[in-house]
Amino acid sequence: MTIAALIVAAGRGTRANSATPKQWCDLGGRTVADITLSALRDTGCFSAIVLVLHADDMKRRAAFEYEGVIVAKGGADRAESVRNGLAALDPAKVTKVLIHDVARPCVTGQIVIDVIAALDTAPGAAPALPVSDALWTGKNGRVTGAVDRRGLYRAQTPQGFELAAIRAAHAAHPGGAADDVEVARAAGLAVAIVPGDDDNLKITLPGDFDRAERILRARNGH
Ligand SMILES: Nc1ccn([C@@H]2O[C@H](COP(=O)(O)OP(=O)(O)OP(=O)(O)O)[C@@H](O)[C@H]2O)c(=O)n1
Ligand SMILES: C[C@](O)(CO)[C@H](O)COP(=O)(O)O
Repeated sequence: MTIAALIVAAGRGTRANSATPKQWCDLGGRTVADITLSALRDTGCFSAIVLVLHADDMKRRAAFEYEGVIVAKGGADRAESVRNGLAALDPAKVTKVLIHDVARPCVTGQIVIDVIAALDTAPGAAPALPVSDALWTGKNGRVTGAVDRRGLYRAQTPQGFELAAIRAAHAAHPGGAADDVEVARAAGLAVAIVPGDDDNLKITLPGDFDRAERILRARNGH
């Protein structure tokens, strides 16, 4: 069984409101992308790593390829970037793939191990956290209703799949899915839920950089 990691890094990070796309921003002296890549590589779980880059970032590909990373070109949305990354993997060599957001540099080895282990029980597996707050609907600054939180989860990545299954699922999907689990479920694939980690945040908004840096510093004993 050979497992690949696919890191989607072709977004522009518009919500982070940074002149530099968030994956190239600095966290404690390293870029978000380098931290995320190291976090996955250091698990020792992957026989191949694909990094999907925006066309404007292809000037960076040589440095990653020098490190043995396979670089693919991103698409107009996350799903297309995933498809392009999957196409860069050889199904004769890779049986399973974990698809991860470059914007989640605080991912832990334990989550990676848990997702891989859960793939022995289902063709898909992904980390998530149960919703622990009350949920409302709202409009124009007013609460319009309450939503039952029971059975709701906050999805994280890496999301793992049998490679052939997720490739077929993406090929059949009309597009617009929020994540690869949605694509997998649309194709009828069972997806196991593994424990997520509140520290496995997705850097999305400006304040997320400081939080991620605090998490990483605390982990490194600083
Ligand atoms: N066309 C795209 C869009 C997103 N992503 C990746 O998908 C992940 C999750 O997307 P998100 O957090 O929304 O990143 P951005 O699209 O960059 O952020 P924004 O929506 O704020 O522009 C990120 O690692 C991002 O790089 C991608 O590879 N290709
Ligand atoms: C894939 C994901 O991180 C799972 O929570 C999330 O769907 C990405 O959402 P975004 O709007 O593309 O950041």
